[in-house]
Amino acid sequence: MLELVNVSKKLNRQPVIQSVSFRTPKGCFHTILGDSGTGKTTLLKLIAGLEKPEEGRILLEGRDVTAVPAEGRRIPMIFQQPLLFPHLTVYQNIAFGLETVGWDRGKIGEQVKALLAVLQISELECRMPGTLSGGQQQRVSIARALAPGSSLVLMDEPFSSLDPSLRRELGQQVKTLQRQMNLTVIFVTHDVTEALQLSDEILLLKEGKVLESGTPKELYERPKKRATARFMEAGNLVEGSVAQEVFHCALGRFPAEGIPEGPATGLIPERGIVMTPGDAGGRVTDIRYMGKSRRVKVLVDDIPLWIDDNFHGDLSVGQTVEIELPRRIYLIVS
Ligand SMILES: Nc1ncnc2c1ncn2[C@@H]1O[C@H](COP(=O)(O)OP(=O)(O)OP(=O)(O)O)[C@@H](O)[C@H]1O
Repeated sequence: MLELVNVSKKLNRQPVIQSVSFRTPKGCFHTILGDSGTGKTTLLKLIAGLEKPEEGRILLEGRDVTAVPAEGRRIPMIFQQPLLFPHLTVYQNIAFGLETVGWDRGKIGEQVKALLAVLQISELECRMPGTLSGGQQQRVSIARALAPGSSLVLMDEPFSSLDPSLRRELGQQVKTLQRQMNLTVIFVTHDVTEALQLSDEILLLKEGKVLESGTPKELYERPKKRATARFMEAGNLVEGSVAQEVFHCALGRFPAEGIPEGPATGLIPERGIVMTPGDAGGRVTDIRYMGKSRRVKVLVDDIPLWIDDNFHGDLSVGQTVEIELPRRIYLIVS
């Protein structure tokens, strides 16, 4: 339903978006993930028609809208800070866009009440925005953006000003809403965990270019590039090389069938390593308590390995432990 083909954009004569292509099917929660300043907001503005690309094409439902301005595309966008009219009630804020396009009063009432109910803010209908919490205001902005019934919605870090538990709650609520209404959402974030939890597809952007794209599982467990594995904090990366279908590294030898000869990086998930008390193998150098598990850093032959440890027995920094690595590890060659 949404497609970008080799889209490029310069701002202040600097390339900000460079030949970006992707396709978002209908009903997909598609996240644009990347560091600050990497061009995520610019990409959303290009989709909304708030910026015009120098090169490339933007297609909506197969129609080329590259030259169509924002007013002609009418794609709702939700920003980090809720932008509500301060002098209108919650109801009036949500109804506003519907009145301007000529909906009749009965239909507006039904739509506003339905959205208030879905977002669990029916009791706020008559309140003024200034009397609401940040999370409540953001719920109202989401209701207002969804009101005209667009099947495509753009969201630019919509939860980043909220505290972590509210952020998770609202994220899950938006995800449920997106599924129920079969919305196509283009969601911008720099938060890897948020992207992994909410997305159907992730586009990883780096310095204005697509570094890699795929499902959360693909990018986290089977990244094609080292840079992706690093960004996703996918696990322990161990350098080595492949010779005759065997990967050699400081931690030992691992099968590497079908992998080309030469340098490679092994990816060992933190939860893929078993650690038991013992007097050989590794030395604990750091312990971070995470609640359900703990992250333990162990030096094995001078290689630091992070381990996700569910065994909550006594453990202290400086202690020696035995380490069991998986028999097979995933290898990255680019
Ligand atoms: N109007 C502008 N004029 C000149 N440069 C700009 C303009 N807007 C953004 N930029 C630059 O373009 C680059 C990309 O900015 P953009 O806001 O798209 O990044 P982002 O990934 O959304 O960042 P963040 O996560 O910090 O919001 C940055 O280097 C930024 O300084």
